[in-house]
Amino acid sequence: MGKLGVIIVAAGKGSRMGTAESKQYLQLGQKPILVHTLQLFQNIHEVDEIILVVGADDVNRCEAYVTGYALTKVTRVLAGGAERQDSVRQGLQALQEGTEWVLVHDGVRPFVKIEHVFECLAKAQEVGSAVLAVPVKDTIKVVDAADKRIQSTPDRRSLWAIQTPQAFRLSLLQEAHEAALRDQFIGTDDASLVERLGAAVHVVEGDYYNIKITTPEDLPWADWILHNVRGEERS
Ligand SMILES: Nc1ccn([C@@H]2O[C@H](COP(=O)(O)OP(=O)(O)OP(=O)(O)O)[C@@H](O)[C@H]2O)c(=O)n1
Ligand SMILES: C[C@](O)(CO)[C@H](O)COP(=O)(O)O
Repeated sequence: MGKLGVIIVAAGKGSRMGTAESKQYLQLGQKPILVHTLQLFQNIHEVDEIILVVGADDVNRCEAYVTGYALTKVTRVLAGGAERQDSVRQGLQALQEGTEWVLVHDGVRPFVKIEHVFECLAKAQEVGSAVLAVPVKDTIKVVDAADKRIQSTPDRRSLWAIQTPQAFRLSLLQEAHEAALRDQFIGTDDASLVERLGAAVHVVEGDYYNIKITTPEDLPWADWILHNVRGEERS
């Protein structure tokens, strides 16, 4: 099997969190959220390389994390772009020669279960692309943006909340990003770029602990998961 690269995207501003410090740098237990995520993939033997994509002003700080936490698999710390998609594209361009498979993961998802990472990668190696996801628990409705009138109620049985990592054959994801750039298409995840090529993307069921830390309400939940599910000592 060709090399496995991981792109960790952490170049966002965290505006929904509303903190002066971008959310990926907020302390979770003894260290920043982003460091938890980086260490998770550092400790996966099969990972050959990690590309870290951060805000331009945070490159030096994150290079210090790489040294300080001995994140030896992080080969590049790059400045991201205006959109998440731009940041991923920066990461794709940095992957080493011989990389065949790539995982794209949000830097603010520190709790993904290792087994689920492997299951997602295995599915991608079977069908080309795969993403972690969980069945939605709420009823989801399509609502008119102007008057908030409900337009439709999709069958919940077909709805999944999509997570990361998202796993792809590198050549396919590169093709998808090139097409999106050419067409000026912006998607909220990488799978949507691959889907628009007409390529198959499959979900792999993860768990509800793989939260994307986004708003202030997520912080106590993250602290609880850290200390009651992922087993790290309380700070
Ligand atoms: N231009 C961007 C935007 C987002 N991200 C990263 O993509 C992940 C998921 O994005 P999100 O949770 O939306 O983070 P932010 O964009 O920072 O949050 P907000 O939308 O509240 O500003 C995060 O790790 C974020 O840092 C990125 O690398 N580059
Ligand atoms: C990629 C993602 O985490 C899948 O749910 C999500 O689309 C990221 O969205 P965000 O607005 O960039 O957080």
